[in-house]
Amino acid sequence: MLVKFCGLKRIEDIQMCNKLFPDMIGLIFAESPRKVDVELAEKILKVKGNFIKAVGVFKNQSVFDVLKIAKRLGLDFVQLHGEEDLEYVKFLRQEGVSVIKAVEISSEEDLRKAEKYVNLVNFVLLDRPKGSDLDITQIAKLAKFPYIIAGGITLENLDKFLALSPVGIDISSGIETNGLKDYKKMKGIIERVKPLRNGGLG
Ligand SMILES: O=C(O)c1ccccc1NCC(=O)[C@H](O)[C@H](O)COP(=O)(O)O
Repeated sequence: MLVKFCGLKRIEDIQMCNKLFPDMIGLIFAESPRKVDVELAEKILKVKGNFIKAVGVFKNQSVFDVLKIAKRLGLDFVQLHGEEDLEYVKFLRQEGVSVIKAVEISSEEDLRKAEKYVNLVNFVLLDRPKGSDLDITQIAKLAKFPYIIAGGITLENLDKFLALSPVGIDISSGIETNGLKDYKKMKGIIERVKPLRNGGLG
């Protein structure tokens, strides 16, 4: 079980992660209150332990900008949250970039959309539509391919997401208090999934 903490934007967020060993951390380059610029990302990534993989999160941005940022920062993955099509993803893969394709699901039809990326990307991530409080576990459990799950995961509701046996979990708002990453909440998640974690990403 992989653990990804997303939306980190302060040096102290990374220092907390260095103590907790999530498999991946996500820095957001899309429009968001959690957005970081490349200069801040550079500073943040200098502090990150090598055992944690760095993910850059993008949404409908120019593929050339995504590639440039991925190369400059040495990102381990880019995570694409918008309408990036198969050609867009193929281009990045040909350039040697590892890709997580996020697909918002609100119906079974969206699972078919997600499935198209399975053989092309490193991970498919199933998420709930941004701004909704939809419980996507009922739809996700119909998926016949491996996926990372996200979408409002908290320590309180974690069990129903783990019951799906996903490849990983991805959490952002559920590890925040008043909009800032919260060490106690992150630690709670890490301790809860400890028995389910294996070799990680190596
Ligand atoms: O977090 C944002 O504001 C954001 C904006 C644009 C694209 C992606 C964004 N977030 C991605 C994530 O934080 C996670 O991959 C995922 O959606 C889980 O978030 P949460 O439901 O808050 O745990």
